[in-house]
Amino acid sequence: MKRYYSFLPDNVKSLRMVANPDISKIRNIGIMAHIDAGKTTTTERMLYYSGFTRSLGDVDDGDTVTDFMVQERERGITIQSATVTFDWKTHRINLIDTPGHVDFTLEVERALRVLDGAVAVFDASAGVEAQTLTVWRQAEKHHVPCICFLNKMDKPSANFSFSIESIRQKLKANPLLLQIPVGVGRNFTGVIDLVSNQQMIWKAASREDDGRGFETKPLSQVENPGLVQEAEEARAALIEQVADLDDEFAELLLTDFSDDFDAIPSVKLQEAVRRVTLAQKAVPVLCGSSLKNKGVQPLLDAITAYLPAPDERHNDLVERLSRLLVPFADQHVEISSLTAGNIALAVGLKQTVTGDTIVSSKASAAAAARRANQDQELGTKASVILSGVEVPEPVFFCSIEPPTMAKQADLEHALNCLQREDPSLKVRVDPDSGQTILCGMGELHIEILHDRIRREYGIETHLGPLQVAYRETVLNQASATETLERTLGERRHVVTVTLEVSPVDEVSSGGACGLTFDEEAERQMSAEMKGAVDNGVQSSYFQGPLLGYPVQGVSTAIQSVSLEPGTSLAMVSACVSRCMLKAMRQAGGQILEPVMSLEVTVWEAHLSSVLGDLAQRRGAVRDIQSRHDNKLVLATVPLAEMMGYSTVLRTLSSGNATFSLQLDSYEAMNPQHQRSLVQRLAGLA
Ligand SMILES: Nc1nc2c(ncn2[C@@H]2O[C@H](COP(=O)(O)OP(=O)(O)OP(=O)(O)O)[C@@H](O)[C@H]2O)c(=O)[nH]1
Repeated sequence: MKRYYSFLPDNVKSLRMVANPDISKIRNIGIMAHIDAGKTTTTERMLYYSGFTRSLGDVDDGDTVTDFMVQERERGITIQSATVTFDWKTHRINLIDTPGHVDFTLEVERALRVLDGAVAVFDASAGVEAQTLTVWRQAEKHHVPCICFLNKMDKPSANFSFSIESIRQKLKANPLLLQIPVGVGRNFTGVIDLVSNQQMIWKAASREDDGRGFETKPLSQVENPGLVQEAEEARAALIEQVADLDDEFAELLLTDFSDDFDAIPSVKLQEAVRRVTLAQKAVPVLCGSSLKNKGVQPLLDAITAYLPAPDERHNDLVERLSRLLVPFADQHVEISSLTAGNIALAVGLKQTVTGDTIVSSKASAAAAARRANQDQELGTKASVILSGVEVPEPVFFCSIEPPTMAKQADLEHALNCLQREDPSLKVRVDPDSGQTILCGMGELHIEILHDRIRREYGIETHLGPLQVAYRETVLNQASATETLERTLGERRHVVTVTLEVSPVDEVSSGGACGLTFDEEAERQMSAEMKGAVDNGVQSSYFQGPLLGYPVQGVSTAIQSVSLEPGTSLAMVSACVSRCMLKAMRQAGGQILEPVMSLEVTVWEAHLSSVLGDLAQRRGAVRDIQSRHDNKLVLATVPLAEMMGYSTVLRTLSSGNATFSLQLDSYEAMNPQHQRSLVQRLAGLA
């Protein structure tokens, strides 16, 4: 058992420790509730535990921070929304205290528009009351994800299950119980957190105890067997409920943790709860007693864990241009406006990436699109969207690591900025290793990026070995059948899938993969079911069976999908993926490698050594042309053989050759090369 203090030293009270927190760490949160539910008291406790205030403000004494208007202090009610900013652990919370009285709903509506998330505070002895319903509907209208806090658990009339039921019945919301209370009324001492499987107890030593310190211990060490059983059942119900709402979580449970759902790591459960909260499929419910200083710190943790950051909510691309400049000779001249046909530089764009078209408003874009359509009908060609730059597929990739984990966020920021400038750079996270992967056009491209990260962002990164982005396909036709059977809670999931994979003609398909449903299957399946099947197929196209590279040139025909009622869609997707893997393995995997078209300009005297070298690189020379005193060699050569080519060519030609390289096609590797590649990547050679 450890005694845990979630409090910072006194001297940090007014210190904004982080001047400019990263947007992912910001929570713009409203607190909404019925009059007297305890909004102000809860806010005051949050400010106190975060270090913002040094003494506990008490609404009954009229000295709270947020109720600042005189009338509010006198009447003990909240009228104008007050905003306070404080830090909780690594997050910045901007808290907007909204009024609870029906007369002030306009104020609430105004506040809700700028909120990214909300905490609804309820009096646990009263459940959902009329006014909360109005505010709740307003929050729904503005798509604000919420957390519920059942306050006043210390009141003898507090009723946890009644309050939960009223959330379900009156708000028509789907409550997710993340905690169960330990004791009620006078005996309410703390909560069991079902996500982390820990008990938190506030042992008030005296009336003055401010609740900063509390004891945490794992559920396995809790001595009350009845409570332990209740918590275990509640956790199992939570896991099941989340699995029903989140396909990713369900898939994880059914595939990796099917023997013991309880073994699912807390972090996975927490991530899934976050996803369903953000998608507004459910609302996390916590409980406590603000007045008695119990349960407020876990509420703060929940705000940071489950409510969205500002950039997770507003998806419209609205950009502010700070300056417009005309490049004039070697100077930049600032201008206030620009007419059609001119070219200027814009300063201050934050989200726009190379290739985007910016419009003045959605309405003007829609109007322009309508006009363009009319023009097209009249036979004139017009388009509102300027064609973006054509981005070639990256052919190389390598892992990139910051010097320390503390620099990871800085590296992510640098990569985000670089990607906006350079659409040919792609950054992804390897799902297996969690490593950040840079995908680029060539060795030099990646080297330059590495150098820019060091010079412009001051981060010394480590690059893994440069690897070629291979693809996979199948050689033959094959069909397979797969059955998945799992029991999750009371529900039995059983699904059987039969499908067939076949290679498609590379030229006619352009390398794309296809999915069709046999007539019978097509007729029997709902749109949702087809979506789930499609998910399963696409995920196996994403990672091929041989080495996990993307699959191309494969078509899949779904022959039948049969399932027992109640089987989740995630289960269908998981079964289809397994069946795909089986079928593709039977069909025989083929690695496709990027083959580049190469042009080398070289002095005639060095031609033979260049050609000799190309032959060793599995190159195929297509033509040799004369250009004045030079020879131009046109060839195709597998990318894998081109590592370090610039250095070699310089040596071979005494610096008198230049070359250019671009992706020509993906071609099947011969069996011998494929075997050695598979062995090398599997670490066997
Ligand atoms: N027993 C108990 N009383 C509480 C608790 N939290 C708040 N109260 C009391 O409930 C009353 C209302 O609390 P406030 O915090 O002012 O409630 P509010 O929701 O901000 O109300 P308005 O400002 O009027 O909208 C006060 O008398 C508080 O002392 C609690 O956890 N337990």
